[in-house]
Amino acid sequence: MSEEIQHTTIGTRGSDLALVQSAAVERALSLAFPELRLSRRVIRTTGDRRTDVALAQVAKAEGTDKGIFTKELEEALKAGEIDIAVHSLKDVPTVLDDGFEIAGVLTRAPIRDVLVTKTLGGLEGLPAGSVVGTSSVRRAKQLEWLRPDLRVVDLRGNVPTRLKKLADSVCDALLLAEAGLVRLGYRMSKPAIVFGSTLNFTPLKEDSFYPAAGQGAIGLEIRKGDAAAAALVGSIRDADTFARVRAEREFLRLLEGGCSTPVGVYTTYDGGTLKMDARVFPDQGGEPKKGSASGSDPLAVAAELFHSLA
Ligand SMILES: NCc1[nH]cc(CCC(=O)O)c1CC(=O)O
Repeated sequence: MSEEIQHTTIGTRGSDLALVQSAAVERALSLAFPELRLSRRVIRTTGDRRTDVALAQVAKAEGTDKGIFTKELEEALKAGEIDIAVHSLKDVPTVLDDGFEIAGVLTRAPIRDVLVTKTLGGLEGLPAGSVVGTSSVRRAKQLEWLRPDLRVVDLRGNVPTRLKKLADSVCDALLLAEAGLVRLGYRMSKPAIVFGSTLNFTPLKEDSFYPAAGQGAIGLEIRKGDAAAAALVGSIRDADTFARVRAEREFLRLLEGGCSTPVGVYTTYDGGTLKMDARVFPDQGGEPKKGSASGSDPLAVAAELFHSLA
């Protein structure tokens, strides 16, 4: 890097979770580059604004085909108002517009989904007819397949908003990402008292309830060709996480799915071999297609898995 003091602006959404994630990126950059001057710019996205319709309908309601949590951040990147956009990677479309790239990811948090309930006993303990809130088609289809006797309802809002809805008995259970809960300070082993209600967390194993592509990963998007930003991101990038999420996102891209496609996927990586397992749920519900592939090249593993399911 050059001798002169560098200044970089980080762009983030304004939710509690987004701000925690942005702080993690800023901390990693400050440790790697003590001289770096950092600022943060909070940007409101379409997904933050449109809470009136179901998440899966927001893009259509806005006349766009993707990126409801990312579009405004990309506009700010393009305008030079920010240099690095911080995203929950699973909210980032698999195909980016020209001029942008995901240059890196931080070390991944746990990838599991978590059932949050007032009752004890996890998923097995939920009585028939219980109402489970989620806005994810993947979670809905997967749950309906595992527990057809439960009722899935669409529930929007950021993590604290949803926890409050459960506390207020708007539903009997929630499905949320462990990554988000942990980053907001919840511990899976410890019930939390939220608005006067005791909430229990039951992580669902990733080989029985399959996570979203990129779940738990913080993605760092820059302007393609911005060498300064690429150098910053490159120095805090986690290579193992990056290999895994490249495979997961490539698989999703090959399926031509967007953020709402009911696809569950999980990868493991031992530094040499990347293994990916997937379940693709039919839109009409029911039994998923199952597949698995492994190899050393993330994109080739994704292609192999895709072709094995075709
Ligand atoms: N679409 C919302 C969203 N985007 C990222 C996370 C959590 C963090 C992550 O999975 O990386 C969440 C909330 C949730 O799914 O519970």
